[in-house]
Amino acid sequence: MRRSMATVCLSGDLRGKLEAIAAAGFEGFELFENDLLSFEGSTQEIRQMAQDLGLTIVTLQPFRDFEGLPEPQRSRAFDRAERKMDVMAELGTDLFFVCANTSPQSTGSLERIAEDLYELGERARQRGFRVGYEALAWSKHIYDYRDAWEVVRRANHPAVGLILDTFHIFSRNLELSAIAKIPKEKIFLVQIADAPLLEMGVLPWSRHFRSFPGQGQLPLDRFMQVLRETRYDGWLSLEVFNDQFRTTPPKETALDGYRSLVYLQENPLEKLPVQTGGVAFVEFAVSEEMAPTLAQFLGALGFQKRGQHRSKEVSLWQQGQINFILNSEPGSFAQAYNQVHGTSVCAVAVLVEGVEEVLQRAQTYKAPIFYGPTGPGEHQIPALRGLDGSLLYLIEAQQEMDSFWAVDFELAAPQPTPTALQRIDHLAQVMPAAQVLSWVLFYRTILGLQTSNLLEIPDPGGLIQSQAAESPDRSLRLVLNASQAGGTLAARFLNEYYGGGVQHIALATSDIFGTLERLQNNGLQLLPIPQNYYHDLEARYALEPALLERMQALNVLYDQSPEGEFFHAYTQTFDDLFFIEIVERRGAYQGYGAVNAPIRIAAQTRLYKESLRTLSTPLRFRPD
Ligand SMILES: O=C(O)c1ccc(O)c(O)c1
Ligand SMILES: [Mg+2]
Repeated sequence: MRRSMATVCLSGDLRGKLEAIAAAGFEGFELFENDLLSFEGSTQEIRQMAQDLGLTIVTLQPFRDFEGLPEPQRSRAFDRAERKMDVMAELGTDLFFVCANTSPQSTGSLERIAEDLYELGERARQRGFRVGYEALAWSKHIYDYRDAWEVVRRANHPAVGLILDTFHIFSRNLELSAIAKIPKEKIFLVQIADAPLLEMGVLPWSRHFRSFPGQGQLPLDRFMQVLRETRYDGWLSLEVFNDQFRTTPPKETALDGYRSLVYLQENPLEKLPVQTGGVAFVEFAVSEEMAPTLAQFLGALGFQKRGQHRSKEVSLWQQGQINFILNSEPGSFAQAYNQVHGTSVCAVAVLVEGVEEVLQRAQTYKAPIFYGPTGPGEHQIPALRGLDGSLLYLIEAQQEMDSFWAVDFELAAPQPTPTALQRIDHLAQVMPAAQVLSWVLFYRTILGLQTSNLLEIPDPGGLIQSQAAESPDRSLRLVLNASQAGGTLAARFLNEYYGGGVQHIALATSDIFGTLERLQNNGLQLLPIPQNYYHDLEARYALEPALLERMQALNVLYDQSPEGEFFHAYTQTFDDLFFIEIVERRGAYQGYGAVNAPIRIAAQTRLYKESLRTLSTPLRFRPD
């Protein structure tokens, strides 16, 4: 099947769209009527542009409100069609795209509609064209592809065929099995769109929220399976109306579209999730001046310096299975990152089974791969470059970590202090709202992560959208946060950080109270939680008074699910850039305490405003 994209998917002007479509690797495009009408040049120029870019004009679309009309509208519709075919001839495209009538004046008589399509087909045939007929989910009568197929079947004309569009099929929850019985030469075009499951009218859902395959929740694999049964081998064309895509550069969106089609066409068996073993390490980009303060912060959190890099200004900090790297090496990627973002996470390393295969997947998906400079004998760790410019290192999962570190680091013997924090529970990433779908595709296609439903979290300055991306065994958990409002904590992070990145790291313990007591004695400052929160908890859950008291004393937040309980607390923000969460999961609780996010965000906002009022340094970590 050849890959195509409708120009409506992209932002910008027609030339920019076509260049982006060609650069991403598509062979054809659907020319959307608006892009033709708003183009300054002639149809001949469009034809030339397509030819120069090596693109086929799959169709000019859509032709609306054509079939089943009474006279005199019927004759006028045929006149309009003739003029449209003149334009098609100039463009050099041969598929006349009719979407089913939405006009209240149209009849639902299949016989009448079939007659109109027959006549149009005959006129098209005389010019060497074909007519494709698409059911729209909101058409007056023909909103089910099976009815559209019935009409095409009755028209019984070689130049009249069917157009299938996955959005219209799934948004109406239609049975797919009838597709398998349609002769492949009667399917003239297949349009592909995914979408999140939303409860709203099909028209606004389609016009604003469609997405590329892998970014939504429609069972497109099932569609592809029945489509394969027909042996259809024509165009597979992305047709996505999405508000976010209208704000992102067309080249990036087109590339995402290309990736999503490759993903869709991949054999489902090859889509088997990558086996991950969680986060191997998190690397901080820190300036030489800030490195001692960050080291103190980590010390207060119970981390020990385990190693010093043999050739670089890089140190290794450990606790339990958690590894943090502090990188202040001059001239390094980390330093460049630090200069833009301040003290920040510049890289995350994940353990995967089969690094080579993941790199191959990355290549298939045209994801940039990065190899940093290394000294003699040091590890060469391949990395993927994330959309925010940070790195995602890939490390083979079956790895003895101490010998792994010993290659690059001078290791000290671990000191026998009680371990407070055991492993990385999850990382929370903030990103511009327009980038969320891109990240979802990145994690789904390359790492095989699964994404959860979108949650909306109230922030004092607006709404934050939050979504989890997890490996099937949950060894790797990420939380993706975005804000469209300018005044939210997430938006402020984007501003101060100059872009997206890891905003917090959640570390797991099996004894949150003992741990927090110990860390507070180390000088760690926790995010203060208001008393009202605990009054409300008391009313909601029948918690032991002693437990509530302890939670309040240590600023611990709480959530409960049928599977278990979640206790969590936050450090104050480091340099106003990121913070650490300390979590204890009891039972099989799988969430992230999202109900408490508004409390946390309000507390952080309060502290931030206080620091502005008192003009105190924004540095929130001050060990005594
Ligand atoms: O939203 C629309 O009008 C529209 C137009 C053409 C299509 O192919 C389609 O699926 C929807
Ligand atoms: Mg369509």
